Amino acid sequence: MTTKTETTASGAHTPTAELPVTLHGRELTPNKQIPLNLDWVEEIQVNTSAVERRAATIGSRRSVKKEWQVAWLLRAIACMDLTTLAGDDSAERVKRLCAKARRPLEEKIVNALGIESLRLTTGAVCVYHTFVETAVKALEGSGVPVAAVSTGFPAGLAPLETRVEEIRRSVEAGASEIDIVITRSHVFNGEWNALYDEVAAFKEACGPAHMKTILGTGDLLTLRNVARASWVSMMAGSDFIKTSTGKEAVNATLPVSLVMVRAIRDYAERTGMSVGYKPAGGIKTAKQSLDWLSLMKDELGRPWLEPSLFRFGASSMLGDIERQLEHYVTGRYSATYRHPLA
Ligand SMILES: O=C[C@H](O)COP(=O)(O)O
Repeated sequence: MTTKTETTASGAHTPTAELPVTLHGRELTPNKQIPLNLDWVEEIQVNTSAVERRAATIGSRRSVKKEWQVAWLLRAIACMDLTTLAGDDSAERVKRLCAKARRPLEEKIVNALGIESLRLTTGAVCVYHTFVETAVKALEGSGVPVAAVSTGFPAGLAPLETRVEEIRRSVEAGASEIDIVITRSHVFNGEWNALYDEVAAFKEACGPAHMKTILGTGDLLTLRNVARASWVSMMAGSDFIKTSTGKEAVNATLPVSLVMVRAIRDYAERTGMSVGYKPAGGIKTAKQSLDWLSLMKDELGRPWLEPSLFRFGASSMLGDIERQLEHYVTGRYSATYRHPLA
């Protein structure tokens, strides 16, 4: 996964060479599996009230206005896994979503912003396994990858062989990104070896496809569990760690995100390897996207504002971003129904 554009303050994008991934000046390599280090897992502590206090300041620490805000919103689109994961999904809905992923903004907005040459697309389209082939066909030639939620999404409680087989089938059908779900009870029962083995088995089944590991953070009971599950998943070879399926009672939150991105930072410092981050579930507004982008910039730095290391999982946020960008270029807000996604 690479990005080839740079967003400037004016909202224009110019081609760039792929940026090296660095943290505190140290160049990082992409994550690969390492042996499970239980000492690293056991020693993790999280000060919940400190995390909550810090998370509460995220939206207010940085004021992103006017053309800067436009640039950040365009970046949010480029880093978005445009998602449909509903029980009533159909091939027609997936095709409409893919059309939106190819051209996320109305032509008049693109022209008014002067970003025609950018050829902006979303980061990926994310669908159930059943719709991978449909999405691959609909996105042909666009460069937009298809992500499949495999492994018995959202609960992940099917037999292991079934979940591994689902990954293989999704990759065969053309998915180049696989979003897996972990067995949450491995975390709250402290079964770190079992969690590591499960994630490692999924990674092997992914082959060349990038793997995003969904922790189901709303099910994990404590922030310490979130941090420990993040570390085990990274050691087992995850390319990304992701908060939620969108189906838990509590999905992506800023405190959980702070814990996960700090786990990514500490892991990078310890191993020299980079892991991506995907908050997902309940992120619906342009304002929320700015909070998360701000968090990534503050905690991990510029490389984590690229689709290669950062994605939003969102089914409806693009509509609100488009509405805000339309307001920027016309001075007027349009009705929400004018920005359908699929
Ligand atoms: O992974 C993506 C999520 O399922 C999307 O959640 P959402 O429908 O709340 O945006």
